[in-house]
Amino acid sequence: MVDSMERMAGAVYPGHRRSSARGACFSGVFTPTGAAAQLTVAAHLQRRPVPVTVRFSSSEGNPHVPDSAPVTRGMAARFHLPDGTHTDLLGITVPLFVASTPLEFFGLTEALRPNAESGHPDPSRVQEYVAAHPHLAGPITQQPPVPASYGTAAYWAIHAFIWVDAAGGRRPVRYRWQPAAGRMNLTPEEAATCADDYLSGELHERLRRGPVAFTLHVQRGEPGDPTDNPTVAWPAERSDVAVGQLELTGPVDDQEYWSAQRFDPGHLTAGIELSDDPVLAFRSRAYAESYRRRNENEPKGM
Ligand code: HEM
Repeated sequence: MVDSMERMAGAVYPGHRRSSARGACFSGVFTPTGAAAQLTVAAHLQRRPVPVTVRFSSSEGNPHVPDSAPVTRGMAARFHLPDGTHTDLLGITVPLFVASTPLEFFGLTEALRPNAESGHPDPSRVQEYVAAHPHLAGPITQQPPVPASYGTAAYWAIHAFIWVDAAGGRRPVRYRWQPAAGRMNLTPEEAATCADDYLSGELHERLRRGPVAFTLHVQRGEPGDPTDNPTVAWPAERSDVAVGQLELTGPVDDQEYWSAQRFDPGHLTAGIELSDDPVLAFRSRAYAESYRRRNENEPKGM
């Protein structure tokens, strides 16, 4: 899978993540509302604030793709828990994933491999892939916004996770970060005038004026809602609960240390479990392999 992601990026970029290569890290505090305390024993969702480190990124494996490209952005949040452990929550700027199994994702990354002559994916190969997988047409044709700021985008964690309460009760949830500043995007004309790395520069500038906040929402699944398919949304009328507020206050002191870290949707904590989604189960292995490659014998920028 990771070989295929390297092919999709058009090259190996030593020292960089094989997806979401360009990014920057920030720190802040997450304060739970208490609304989740009866639903999960997870430490960061009770009543005590916890420190958080966030890495924002653009999804491409090529770190030189400009921020104005209409690709998804990522928000990888690490909650530092009172017992010294941590748990991660990764989100992107569209609500649905483009594949319902790891094998389907592999097929898509292969179809998106750049053509040796043009340097771009061959549109006919992608069309063939979609024609052979019509159930993926909607997710694949989602248009990711080009946000005005990392702080004006919503980020969906996509998969269902299972919350476990003190009595052992289990319930499926799906997370979404909602920006306190509201969602604001750029038109293609506006994006064309931006610096290649405007997203990181803009957030540094915004943070100099004050904290940048997000509310963490969860959608609660009901019996019959699929928990194993990240390409299918739950009905919009499902209850949506605000479970906490994140306030980012500035960049991390040590960018190099934090960008070398491995954020992983499988880094869970007591009170949160993986659902039966096969894509979610698979991801940790790919992240570990990308981490291994970028940290072993790969000076950055080689
Ligand atoms: C089979 C499906 C997927 C595969 C194989 C995959 C693979 C990867 C890999 C290899 C990385 C780089 C990891 C590293 O070097 O630390 C990565 C990063 C990332 N992925 Fe995925 N991914 C998948 C699905 C998803 C989904 C569904 C989401 C949506 C939440 C997502 C969000 C992210 C984000 C936000 C990052 C950047 C993390 C960071 O900043 O450290 N990925 N992915």
